[in-house]
Amino acid sequence: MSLLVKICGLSTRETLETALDAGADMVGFVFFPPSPRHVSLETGRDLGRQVKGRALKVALTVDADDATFDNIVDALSPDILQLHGQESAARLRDIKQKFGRPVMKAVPVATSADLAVLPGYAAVADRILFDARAPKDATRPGGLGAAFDWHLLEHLDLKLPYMVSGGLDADNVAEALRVTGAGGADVSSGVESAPGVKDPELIKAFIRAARATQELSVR
Ligand SMILES: O=C(O)c1ccccc1N[C@@H]1O[C@H](COP(=O)(O)O)[C@@H](O)[C@H]1O
Repeated sequence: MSLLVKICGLSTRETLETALDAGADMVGFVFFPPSPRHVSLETGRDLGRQVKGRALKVALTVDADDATFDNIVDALSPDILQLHGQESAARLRDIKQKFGRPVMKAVPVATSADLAVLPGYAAVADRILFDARAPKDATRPGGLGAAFDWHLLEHLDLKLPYMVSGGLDADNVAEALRVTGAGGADVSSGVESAPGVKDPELIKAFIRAARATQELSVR
């Protein structure tokens, strides 16, 4: 399967267009008010319309309730729900059943003990997204530009597609993909000039760098 590149935290028409033009497979929209990338339902609806099937639309939420999902599904019509909070496997099952969308569960990683949750999620999630565990006092559980030790995933045996994220940028994405064996890479801070401000040149450079790893592996 070909490598998936996700650009997350898009909030303007211009930077969304850059990501789509540059060939992003997934574009992510953050529905989490404490985040500098949070988009309103109205903006999500507008950006969602702009995608027009050129990439998969991902709605990022953190421990959202059913009413919030109802509103997001109505506004964005996401292809994937990214669950970036402490949602249990039972809650994943419930969300899938109620909203009929594939779910990508973010798993925070700091030590090998963090991987113990995988068997529970593997039975219900459609995809896993490994991200750096946020510090206890962080205002959000991700999007902090921090990486984790990718070697923790080196011998992973997961019968589910997975992506890597956390502190990625154009300079380190190739190494992150090589070490983790992930089928995709997800970035937010690494393509920004300031928190929440996406930089078109950094978006293009990230997608180019990730795609270059794909060319290497088919040779
Ligand atoms: O981007 C955010 O603000 C955010 C808020 C809450 C949960 C997750 C968030 N972002 C996701 O975190 C990872 C890593 O981001 P970064 O590249 O290190 O900035 C990525 O999946 C973002 O989509």
